[in-house]
Amino acid sequence: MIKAENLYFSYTGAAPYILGGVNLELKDGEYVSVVGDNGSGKSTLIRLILKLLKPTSGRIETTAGRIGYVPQRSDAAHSGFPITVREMLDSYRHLLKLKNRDVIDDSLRQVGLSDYSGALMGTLSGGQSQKVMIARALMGDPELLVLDEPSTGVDVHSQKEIYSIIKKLNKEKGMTIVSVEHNLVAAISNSTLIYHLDVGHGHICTPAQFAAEFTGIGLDGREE
Ligand SMILES: Nc1ncnc2c1ncn2[C@@H]1O[C@H](COP(=O)(O)OP(=O)(O)OP(=O)(O)O)[C@@H](O)[C@H]1O
Repeated sequence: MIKAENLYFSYTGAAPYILGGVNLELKDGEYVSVVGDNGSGKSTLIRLILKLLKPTSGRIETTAGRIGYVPQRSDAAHSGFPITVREMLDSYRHLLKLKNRDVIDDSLRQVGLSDYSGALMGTLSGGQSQKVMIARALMGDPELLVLDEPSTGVDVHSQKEIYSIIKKLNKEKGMTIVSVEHNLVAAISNSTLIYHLDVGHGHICTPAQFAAEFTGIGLDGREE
């Protein structure tokens, strides 16, 4: 469960607040897309969930003990640095203090990249490198997987594969997913719930409710 109570946050510690009184309760097992305009505080909210930031006031808590994080994709990350997929994942395995080397092959299998462990990170396509970042996040066997714009910089075919991987983790493993989304079609078609951030507050809605809100066409098909 993720629970926020009267959560306020600003990077300066004073008004104006980016998040101004967020109340939120998310049950385990949901796939929640966090949507909102540029600068509305989506990435800030997930950094608070990950405890990379502290609330200015109020509370945010998660009951998940193991959390995986897939940050926003950056082309610069591995371009000039000759490291293979396996070496990159192995260094992360050391960081997590995981003794079992099988976690590397297991996680690559889950994202469909078993044949790429010897490939140099810099030679991968946007979609492949995003899948490797998902594999990396899976190595710690997370109960909660947090992703920041998983389809940005990824071609349409790989986007479909990435959403299918995320949905499978959610449905088959019961993994809770919180994903910042710019891709509203992906949010509507893949997630079980949508958290819509708007001027410091947000509200939870179903994908159907969000689609109706977003298009101005009601669930009964009538324009509102
Ligand atoms: N480290 C930081 N220090 C100061 N201000 C920041 C920092 N990170 C973000 N901000 C500001 O906080 C506000 C919210 O940023 P945030 O990245 O959370 O929004 P977002 O909804 O994820 O935006 P986008 O859709 O553009 O990625 C923006 O005005 C941004 O400039």
